[in-house]
Amino acid sequence: MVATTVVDVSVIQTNGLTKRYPRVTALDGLTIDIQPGVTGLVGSNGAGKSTLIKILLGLAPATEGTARVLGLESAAEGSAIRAQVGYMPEHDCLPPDVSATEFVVHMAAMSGLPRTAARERTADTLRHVGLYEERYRPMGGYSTGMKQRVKLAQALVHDPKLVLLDEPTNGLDPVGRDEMLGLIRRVHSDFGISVLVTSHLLRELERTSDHIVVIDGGKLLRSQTTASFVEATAALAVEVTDSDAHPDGAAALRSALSAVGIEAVTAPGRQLHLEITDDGVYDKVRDAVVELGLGLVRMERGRHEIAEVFRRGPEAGADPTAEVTSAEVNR
Ligand SMILES: Nc1ncnc2c1ncn2[C@@H]1O[C@H](COP(=O)(O)OP(=O)(O)OP(=O)(O)O)[C@@H](O)[C@H]1O
Repeated sequence: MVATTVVDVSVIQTNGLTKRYPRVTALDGLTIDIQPGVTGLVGSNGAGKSTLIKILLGLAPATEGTARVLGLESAAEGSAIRAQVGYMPEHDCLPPDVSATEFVVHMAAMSGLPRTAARERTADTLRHVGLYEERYRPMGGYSTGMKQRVKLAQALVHDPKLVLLDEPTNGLDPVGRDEMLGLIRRVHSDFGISVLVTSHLLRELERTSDHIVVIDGGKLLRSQTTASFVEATAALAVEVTDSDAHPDGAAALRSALSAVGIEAVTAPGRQLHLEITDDGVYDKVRDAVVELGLGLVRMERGRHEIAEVFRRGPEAGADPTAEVTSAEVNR
């Protein structure tokens, strides 16, 4: 008889993970399973993202539940996890008086690399993140973008299998954000390193990640591939003219749609927003507009606001894998 071995490819697994501080529950029974690739962890400020990362790294104990990283138990095997995982903290933590090179060499040596290897890896990694001549200058004079690159470099220098990046685009301007998101994508595509990247900005994680995990108040709201997430949060924006018969065209259309089972919400700019449940929605809107004798100014597919994704979480009785049901569109 041939024995079959089931290979567990999860890079991160948590089960009922809970973290209670005296005044707040930062994580509340969180169960997630993250596969190799780039995963975006999205949540508003205080959602529990940083707390999760600290528990995964074995830097903070959970109150209840378990966490495994690369198959290792976070509570008991923190140092073995940190040897294989890179961590980019959210806040500025760089000593101002030393150069990027000195700092990253030091971090590489702390990870156990011999001095020569540490120097070589530092030069390669700083080049990869786009720091050149500046790498010999004290970091106190660096821009936010340069500091974020150094933080990314020190997370990569010991050639980890996984990196945990806590709000890497914080404080960056749009160009800086784009560059950082490109770098993050390449961490996986060029080196095969899995990435867990947090942000409170859903849009940027959608562009970078294969998979999206949404948490709020320490609870899981959604865990989906980015493609299905984008699909599930699609909405339609409709703008119509008024007429003599219908001085408030949007209100008339809203009632007409309600009569055929489509609930729309009024949005700024005399628009209606509604959920795209299936392709038939477009026809129903067009028919209602024609019947009312209104002019159709625009009918445009858009996105739900992240706030709407959050509102449709467990407190709304929704399953984390269920469709978002209300309509609110990012303009
Ligand atoms: N050491 C601590 N002691 C007490 N409360 C804490 C501690 N660390 C975090 N919290 C609280 O736990 C909750 C989750 O915080 P956490 O930093 O994990 O959120 P976050 O999603 O990373 O948000 P942010 O991006 O604002 O840091 C917050 O209400 C925070 O105030």
